[in-house]
Amino acid sequence: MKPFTPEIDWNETVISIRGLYKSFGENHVLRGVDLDLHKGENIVVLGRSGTGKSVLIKIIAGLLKPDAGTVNVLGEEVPTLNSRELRDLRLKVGFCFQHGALYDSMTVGENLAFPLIRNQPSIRKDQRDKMIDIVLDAVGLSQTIDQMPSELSGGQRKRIGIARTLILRPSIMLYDEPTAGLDPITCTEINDLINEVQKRFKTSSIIITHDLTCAKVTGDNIAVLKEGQFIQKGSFDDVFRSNDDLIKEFYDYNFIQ
Ligand SMILES: Nc1ncnc2c1ncn2[C@@H]1O[C@H](COP(=O)(O)OP(=O)(O)OP(=O)(O)O)[C@@H](O)[C@H]1O
Repeated sequence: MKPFTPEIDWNETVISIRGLYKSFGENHVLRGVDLDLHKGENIVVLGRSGTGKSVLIKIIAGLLKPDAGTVNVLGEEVPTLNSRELRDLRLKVGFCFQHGALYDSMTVGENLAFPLIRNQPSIRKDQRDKMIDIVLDAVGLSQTIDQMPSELSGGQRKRIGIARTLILRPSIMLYDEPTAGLDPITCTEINDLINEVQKRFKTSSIIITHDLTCAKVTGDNIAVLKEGQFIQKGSFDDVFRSNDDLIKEFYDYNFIQ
């Protein structure tokens, strides 16, 4: 299990969700979700495919509107924000997409410069270069600055995707399936990086996954989503002491380190 994280401030909530509902037609995906993310905490949202994990983090990032419920992120009620306010909020809430979402026609350095040029155009080039150096060093890939994304391995692309999200210095990171499609050794490296980012950049994170090793290594707390609601919340050991059939099923098809 992940060691105790002393940096978490249990008195400060950076995301607070109450009574969240979201349906697509007759598909009732989220049916009364409550969640608190504390400052400095990593919460892993576990759930089988199609249970609504991505829908949840898209609602948090303001990419989807909920049908009912409150979604408070860094003091802002997300569903009520206009597009300019949402843009401002998204600078503080970094979304790490499953496939890194890099631009294939740009070098790694250009990919990292892009969000800065678009969102903070007043930053001088030398400052920008320094910021790029810092995030590349943080993900351990300084040597790739002039490479094209096509020259990188799957794990390296994920790392650069994380660096690109980090470059705007968000206080919250949303990781969408960070270890999907990677071999076990690369998964371990990404899990370690998520914990390193938490410490070094003092981020609070929601990590959605169905990878139990990722949950065990990166989650200060775990929340298990089933049929639109959290059926278990707590430390990895607390959650997996449960007799719930779904929890047992997870054990059956996951490799635990
Ligand atoms: N924009 C949309 N329009 C219609 N249905 C959607 C939309 N987005 C998601 N859904 C549906 O919501 C349900 C939950 O999808 P979601 O992507 O959140 O699942 P998930 O738990 O992240 O699964 P996976 O682990 O496979 O990524 C699915 O049935 C999906 O088809």
